[in-house]
Formats: sequence, structure tokens, C-alpha cells
Amino acid sequence: MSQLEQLRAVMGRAGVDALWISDAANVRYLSGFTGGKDGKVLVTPQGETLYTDARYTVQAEQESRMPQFIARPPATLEHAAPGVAGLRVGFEAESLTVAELEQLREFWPQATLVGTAGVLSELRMIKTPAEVQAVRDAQALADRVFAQVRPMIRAGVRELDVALEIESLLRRAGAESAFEIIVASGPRGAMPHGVASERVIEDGELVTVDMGARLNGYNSDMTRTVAVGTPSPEMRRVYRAVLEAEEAAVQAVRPGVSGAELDALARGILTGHGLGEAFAHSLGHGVGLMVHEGPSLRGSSEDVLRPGMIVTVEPGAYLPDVGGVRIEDLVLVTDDGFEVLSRSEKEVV
Ligand SMILES: CSCC[C@H](N)C(=O)N1CCC[C@H]1C(=O)N[C@@H](C)C(=O)O
Repeated sequence: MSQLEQLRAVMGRAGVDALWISDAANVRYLSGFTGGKDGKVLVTPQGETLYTDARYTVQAEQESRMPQFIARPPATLEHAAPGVAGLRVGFEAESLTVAELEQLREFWPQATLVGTAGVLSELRMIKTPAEVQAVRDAQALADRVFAQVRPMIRAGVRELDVALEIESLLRRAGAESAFEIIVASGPRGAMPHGVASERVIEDGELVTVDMGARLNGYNSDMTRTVAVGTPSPEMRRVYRAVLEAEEAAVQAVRPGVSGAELDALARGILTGHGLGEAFAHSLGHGVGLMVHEGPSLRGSSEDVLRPGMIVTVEPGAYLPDVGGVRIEDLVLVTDDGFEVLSRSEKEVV
């Protein structure tokens, strides 16, 4: 089944006849168009159209797998109006602004507008072979860059300079950083999202580096915590506990296991080491066109792993004013288990 056929089946289950797609990643996923928020897709029982404006005429022709209509709103909405009259039209409640919804109401008076959530994320969770290759390529690049940068993570170097080097190597390789690079040294390691600061790394510290490459639209995500000199016995103990939790959770990845079960497994191990409270976020998430997408590996998640999903496994422990550790791998769910896509070495601390 093509992506559009699958989407129409999901739309049927969601109780809508047509879908107005405004989320940039979803627009790209369905049409191939990379113009971000300047593209919209309308899927009706009759067909599908990419709407974008004249700045993108050539780009849309080159990229789009579906017919295009080039205009700006409200001309785009006027063009679509006859095709949606009398239909229940879903819109993406998480990405459409209130102003845009008002405009749909004004120009599609004969449509019944229905807010939807996650219609496309159900499809995007399972990667096609081409998508798996794209994420694999992004991660392979990230691994190469990390290997190049690892020697510069030493006492006397600013976190910012480590991040700039990663960013520069990614850009030179034709990619970009998937998100603001996290380089959190010493006590800053207690911040799970401690993006690189001007802090100078000191001897005896752990440094958490969380980085990803975005290559051809697809992302990677990986964290390594590295030692500069010899960290304190307490932080070495924390490192080993996080590593144990991470490796156990990766080994448990397979079709049929739920995100909640994996989260509980890692959390249980950290709790056994007295670090349950210190694990301040979920175990992981899906990765693809977005760094954070489904499935979710958190306690409240109902997602169950299936072959073709790509998830992170990233337990951490964060001790305010002391430091922190996170170790993260990018993992493909295979027919009978898992494949770890991130290959960067994990240090023995
Ligand atoms: C801003 S992108 C951060 C990428 C990173 N690898 C990541 O996903 N992190 C860092 C620590 C927590 C985790 C995260 O943000 N998890 C989300 C899904 C959560 O809500 O737990």
C-alpha cells in the first residue's frame, strides 16, 4: 500500500473524508516538498494537491510527487473549496494556528471542520526502507563527526567550541545539526538539555555530548558521556549504573514490547542503584523527519514497538550541583529484535 493509500485508511478510522495537512514534516512526508510551513497538502477522496506559492514553483515541480497548485491563501482555499463542500475535513489541531482555522471556516463554509491529532504520526512511526537508510546515513555521519571531535574534549576547552566544531563538521559534510547541540560538563551535566555554554571543561569531569545530524531531511540522535581525566568515584558509579540501564533496555528492544515496558526496565535498574528520582525524563522517542516523533518510550505511552520503527534509548541520571550522565543509542526495531545504528564507542569510566 502506498503512503497515500495507508493515509486514506487511517483517515477513514479517524472519521474524516478529507485532510488539510499543515505540519511541515507531514507535508514533506506525503508530497516530498521541502518548503516547510509554506506548503500545505489537501487529501480528498478525489485526489491530493500540494499548495504553495510562486517562490516555490520550480522547487515544487522538482520535489513534489503530487499535483501542485501555486498561489497564496486565500486563493489556495478558494481553489480547494468546491472539492471539500459537504465533506468532513480534518485539520491538524497541533499545527494549524487559530487564525488559519478561522480562514478555513470562512472559505470552506460548506465543509465540516474536524480537529485531528496524530493521523500521520501513526504512519510515520514505521519507516520505509528508504527512510531507514536515510536515518542510517545521518547517524553514520554523526558517528564520524563524534570520532573527529572526541580528542578535543579535554580540560581547558569551552563547551561552546566543542559544539561549534561538531556543527562545522556537519555543515561541511552537507548536513546540519538536528538540534541545538548539548555539551554539558561537570555540574552542568545535571541539566538534561544543557546546551553548550561558555563554560571551560575541567580535569576530572564528565562531559555529556548529545548530538544529531540532519541529512536529506532525516535526523539522527545520540548521546555519549565522556570522562576528562578521572572523575570522582560517585560519578563513575552513576556512569556505570546508567550504562547498565541503557544496555539492558537496548537488549530488550523487539517487536511487541511496549514503550512503557522499556521505560520501566531502565527505570527499575536505576532505582536499584538509588537513582530512580535522578532519571528525570522518558527513556526515548522515535526519530525520523523530526528528532522527536512517535513512538514514545515513556511510562504513560501506549505505543508498542513494530519492525521498521527507529527509537532512541537514552536513560540518564542528573544530580543537581554535582553532575549528570546520559547514554543514548539510536536503535532500529527489526523483525526479530533490534539493530543499534549508533556506533560511537562508549567509554569505560
Ligand atoms: C532538543 S532535542 C534533544 C535530543 C535528546 N537526545 C533528547 O531527546 N533528550 C535529551 C534528554 C531528554 C530527551 C528528551 O528531550 N526527551 C523527551 C522526549 C521527553 O519528554 O522526555
